[in-house]
Amino acid sequence: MDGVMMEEEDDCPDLVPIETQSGRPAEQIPVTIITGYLGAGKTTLLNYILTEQHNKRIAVILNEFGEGSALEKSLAVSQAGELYEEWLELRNGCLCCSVKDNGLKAIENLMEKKGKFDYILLETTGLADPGAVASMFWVDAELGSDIYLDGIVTVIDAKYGLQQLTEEKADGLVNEAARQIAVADLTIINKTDLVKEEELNQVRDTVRSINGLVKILETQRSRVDLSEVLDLHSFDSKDGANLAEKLQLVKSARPHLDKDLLWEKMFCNKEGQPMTVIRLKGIVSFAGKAHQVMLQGVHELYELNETPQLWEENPRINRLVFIGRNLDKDILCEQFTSKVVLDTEKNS
Ligand SMILES: Nc1nc2c(ncn2[C@@H]2O[C@H](COP(=O)(O)OP(=O)(O)OP(=O)(O)O)[C@@H](O)[C@H]2O)c(=O)[nH]1
Ligand SMILES: [Zn+2]
Repeated sequence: MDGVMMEEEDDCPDLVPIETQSGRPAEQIPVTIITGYLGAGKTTLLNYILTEQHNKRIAVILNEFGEGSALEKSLAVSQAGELYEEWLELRNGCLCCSVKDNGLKAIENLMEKKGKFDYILLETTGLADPGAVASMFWVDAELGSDIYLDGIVTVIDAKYGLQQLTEEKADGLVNEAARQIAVADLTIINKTDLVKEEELNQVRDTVRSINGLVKILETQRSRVDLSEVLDLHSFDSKDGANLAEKLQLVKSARPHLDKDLLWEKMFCNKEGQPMTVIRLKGIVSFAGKAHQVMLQGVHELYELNETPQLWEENPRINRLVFIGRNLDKDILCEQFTSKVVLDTEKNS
């Protein structure tokens, strides 16, 4: 699924170059994407930022599916005094295209109407894939833009976050909550007032296991030190090249079959339907290990256990049995083999 999406994004037409005299924008405006699952505290964070002393002219963009929560949203944000909002509506169809087109246009429109801003905050919907939203700032260098992506901030609910992160989605759907953590530069674990230390530790550990690089803050009412959220320069080169690298990194930081297959359900059969593994068993060989290793999987969970059985003279053949929906043996075989080679190279 990931791969397919990325390709489609490259094909998106109609990006409008922003006119500049020098060909290079004089001053670029940072955009911070604020994402996080439904009700995590994104709007609370927005309001907090807007009401804190920041000496910036901040524009707020809300990325909405146009499902009628508009009133609620504008009420939620309008306490913040001077406010510029522009709606980013995503209609059905190609999500990435509409984000890319509407997104940049929305920002251009906004600046035409209201003049320049110093900073833009973009709140995505709770179900958004921030990678797709972020990619709208991933414009070709020569296209130029006076906007650059400063960072992706993911707010997670300390009480419900764990459940959201581990929730199994209906056939073929990606767990959005986990994806939001995977692409984050900063994760804010919010609503710490609602949990005990132990629960909080679990959430923190889970976040860390999904994204080993992300900075983690813990808050109540999304109260953060603004210097920890704004001007992160997460993609330092302003031409977007580093964003491209990062999005790649997010993909390759989980090169394991386990997540792509069991968790992200990224693999599709020849008809394009996502594969779902319900049960998985097998005997696998690990380079340098004398013993056979048994693989056991149930839905998204799996374990690898060394058996007492030695390979000895037996040919080291990996045998895997998959039970599930839309499984395609050839594609699984190919994926498995490619990952195995990769890992062997890495280990040697
Ligand atoms: N107990 C508690 N409640 C909080 C905290 N932060 C936010 N809330 C409440 O959580 C609810 C949702 O907060 P929002 O900021 O609207 O969440 P959101 O992520 O913008 O929600 P959506 O845009 O609908 O996805 C509100 O009722 C907030 O008042 C906190 O730290 N503790
Ligand atoms: Zn909100």
